[in-house]
Amino acid sequence: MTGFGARLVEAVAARGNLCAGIDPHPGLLDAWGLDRDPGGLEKFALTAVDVLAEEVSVVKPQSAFFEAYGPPGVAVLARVVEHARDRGALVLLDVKRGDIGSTMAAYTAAYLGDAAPIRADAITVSPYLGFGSLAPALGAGEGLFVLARTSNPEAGGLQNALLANGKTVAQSIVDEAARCNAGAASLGDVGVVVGATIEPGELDLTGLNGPVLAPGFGAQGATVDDLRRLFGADLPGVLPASSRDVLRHGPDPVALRDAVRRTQASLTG
Ligand SMILES: O=c1ccn([C@@H]2O[C@H](COP(=O)(O)O)[C@@H](O)[C@H]2O)c(=O)[nH]1
Repeated sequence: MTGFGARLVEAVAARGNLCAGIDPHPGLLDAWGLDRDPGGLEKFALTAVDVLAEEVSVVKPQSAFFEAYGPPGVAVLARVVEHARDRGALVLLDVKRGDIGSTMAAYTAAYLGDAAPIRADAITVSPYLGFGSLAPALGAGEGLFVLARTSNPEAGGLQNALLANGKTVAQSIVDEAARCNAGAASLGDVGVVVGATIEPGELDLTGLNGPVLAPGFGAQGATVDDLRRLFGADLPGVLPASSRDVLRHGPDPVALRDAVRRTQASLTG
């Protein structure tokens, strides 16, 4: 099977680089006139995915908002992931998993590969048990987005801390990801998460040869200009991610479609 990086390059060429988040915040369910229960969750998420998964290259369901409803919520998540893939989008499941090697193998079996019960194309992972603990998920052609420099204001103290080798924690994660992607023909399978809200110059991404998920665009305040300042004019390999700023235009599918198209256009304009 073609690796995730190559599939992503193809998808972005066809549909652009916006990553649309499916984040069923309780407040958004209220705004859409839906109940805060598994039925409301399902209506919200399937309406969103029906529209967004036909427009963008990557959709990113936020697992936490589904897990919050217990097993019925996880069942909805499984349907959302399948539905999105059927509509031609790649699914990046935002689950931020990471554990000792043997447990990481179980997370990999849960979400990646054809036998996975919730089969995503890529997942977000946390490297804070050591980058090497992610080994069970590496090398199988599946997509991983490793948290490097996240968009939240609390992150800088830890992620910009200097290691004994003089690099920041975040830079060393980027460099480990780059090692995994070395020699990949188009784009490697191992991406990093770098918030669109961080300061330009904090990280050197030039050797990554992999995708960059850039959340923080939209509701968290980062703009297209911020994205360009951080990642360069053409945003090569960068997936700006927006959830609330698009979803607030629902539940009308036409308004939702217009909003996602406007956001896509803003990235190329
Ligand atoms: O550094 C990170 C990593 C992940 N996220 C996730 O992205 C979305 C952002 O939602 P918005 O509504 O566009 O703010 C959410 O699921 C986060 O968990 C992030 O924001 N920052």
